[in-house]
Amino acid sequence: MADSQASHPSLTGLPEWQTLCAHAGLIRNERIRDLFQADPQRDQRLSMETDRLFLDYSKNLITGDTLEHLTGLAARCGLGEWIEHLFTGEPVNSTENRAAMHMALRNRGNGAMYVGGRDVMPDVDRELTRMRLFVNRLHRGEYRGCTGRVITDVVNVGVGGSDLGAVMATEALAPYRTNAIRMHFVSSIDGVHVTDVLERVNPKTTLFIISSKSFTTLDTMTNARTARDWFVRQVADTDAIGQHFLGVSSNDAAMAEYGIREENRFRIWDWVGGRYSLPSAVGLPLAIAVGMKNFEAMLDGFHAMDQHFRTAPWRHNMPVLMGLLGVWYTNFLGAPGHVVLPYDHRLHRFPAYLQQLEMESNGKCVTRDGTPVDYDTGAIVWGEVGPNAQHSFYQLLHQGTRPVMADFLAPVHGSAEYPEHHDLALANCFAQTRALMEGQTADQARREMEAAGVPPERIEQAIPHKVHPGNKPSNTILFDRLDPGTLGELVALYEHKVFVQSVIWGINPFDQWGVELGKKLARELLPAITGERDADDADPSTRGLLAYLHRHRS
Ligand SMILES: O=P(O)(O)OC[C@H]1O[C@](O)(CO)[C@@H](O)[C@@H]1O
Repeated sequence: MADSQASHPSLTGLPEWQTLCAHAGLIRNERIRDLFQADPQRDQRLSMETDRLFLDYSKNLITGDTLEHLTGLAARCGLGEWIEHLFTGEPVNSTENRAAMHMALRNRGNGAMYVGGRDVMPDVDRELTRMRLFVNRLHRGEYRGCTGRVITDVVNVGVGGSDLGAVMATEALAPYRTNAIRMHFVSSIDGVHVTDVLERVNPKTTLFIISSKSFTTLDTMTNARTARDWFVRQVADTDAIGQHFLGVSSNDAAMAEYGIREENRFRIWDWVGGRYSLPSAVGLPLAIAVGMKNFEAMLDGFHAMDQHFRTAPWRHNMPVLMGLLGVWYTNFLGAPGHVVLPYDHRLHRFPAYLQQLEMESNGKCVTRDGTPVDYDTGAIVWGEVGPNAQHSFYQLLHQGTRPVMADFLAPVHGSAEYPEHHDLALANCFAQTRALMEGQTADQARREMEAAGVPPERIEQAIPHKVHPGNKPSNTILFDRLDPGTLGELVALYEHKVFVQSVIWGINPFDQWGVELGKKLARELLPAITGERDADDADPSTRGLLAYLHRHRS
């Protein structure tokens, strides 16, 4: 693997890159609408299905040539070899000399998966069995609080990858809840988040899961200490900590030191990246909410997408296609933003989840060997539940000056209670992708206003404001329903899409050094915030902020 690492080509100098630049120059002048007219089969040629997902990517500014050039670039960047490095447990996380073997967590095929020459499946299966035993005992009411009362609430304390996936999936799979245990999540260090949650729970019937791969993250450790102190104050019994606190971490010693007893310590491993850890014991809150059967159904979905990614030809490989489309817009059509728009409120935390997955992975400015890149990398990802976003930022998507790539997601079967609502949501979803692509000409706007009886002088005034340029790209991802297997496939789709892009850009998607500097400066600044020392060495703006703070505190 060292060879292919060293040999990442200088991207912008590659003939494949140059071809794409020239091709982009031509295609910029095309209209997606016209491409449909020229090819009546376009929607069929540019759509595909996996076990549970349907992707329509025909509303992109691409032709068959674009895909050929993009796959040519992927081949030149060694995508095939890198996929094998990933799946065979090579240390693809080069700066930390670690594998990124999240696929082992959902390896439902029962085959061996190796990291550093060692089969990790026995470890994975052991933790899964421990989770199953624990969750089942809890659901049967056999695992109880220190006073013998059944558990009514679970509070997950974690942040980033130890929070976002569990929250997102617990919300997404709400209809699959198998029990009445209430779930709560504390992530933000600010003190108000933990306060708001502790106010809602009874310590004698609450379990706390302290979830942190490192078990050193300041945010999580601060909230965990506060939760433990609050708990001890409330129940007046330090021995009860062992009964009410669970841990998920790769740092066993730190869990023990915190007071978590052996049987309540769930393990992950250094080869599980935080933002790839939902299918591990980090998903314990989800498993408690929906039961192990549903949790494992989600793992099945993950596994199906892993298999698809590893084996499907690239022109029929969903993560490869989506990854390459992202590269096309980022590097050749100058679209820095990528918006994610689910038309199902239960996916409302999915954009936040993807923000970490995509931006913490591919927000990098040097290649694996440390060379500064001379091209753009990770997209700026954001999103919101589609129907709500229509009433906030869609204006910019339709008439803003900068192109944005959009992913629309929707289940065929949404709300069981109010299917007519879901029909409206779907009508909006499909209409938005049409509106983005087709736009509205001055003539169309004029005709519409004439038909509505608008006075001619007002029509002329209004026309420039009513023109929609159109030609805005989108993917639409449909699925039968938002069930556990589908969610697993969806998450794995984006994980592998991110990996594909990292290979093209030649960057390591599995580290996150960019988050460290801010943490270090926060540690250094704390005494200046608390007033224990001045911050004479800080920049003038920071000194000004501190001065304001202290003026208003005194
Ligand atoms: O699980 P941990 O070790 O507490 O880390 C939480 C999160 O913090 C980060 O390291 C970023 O600060 C993420 O990568 C990670 O998911």
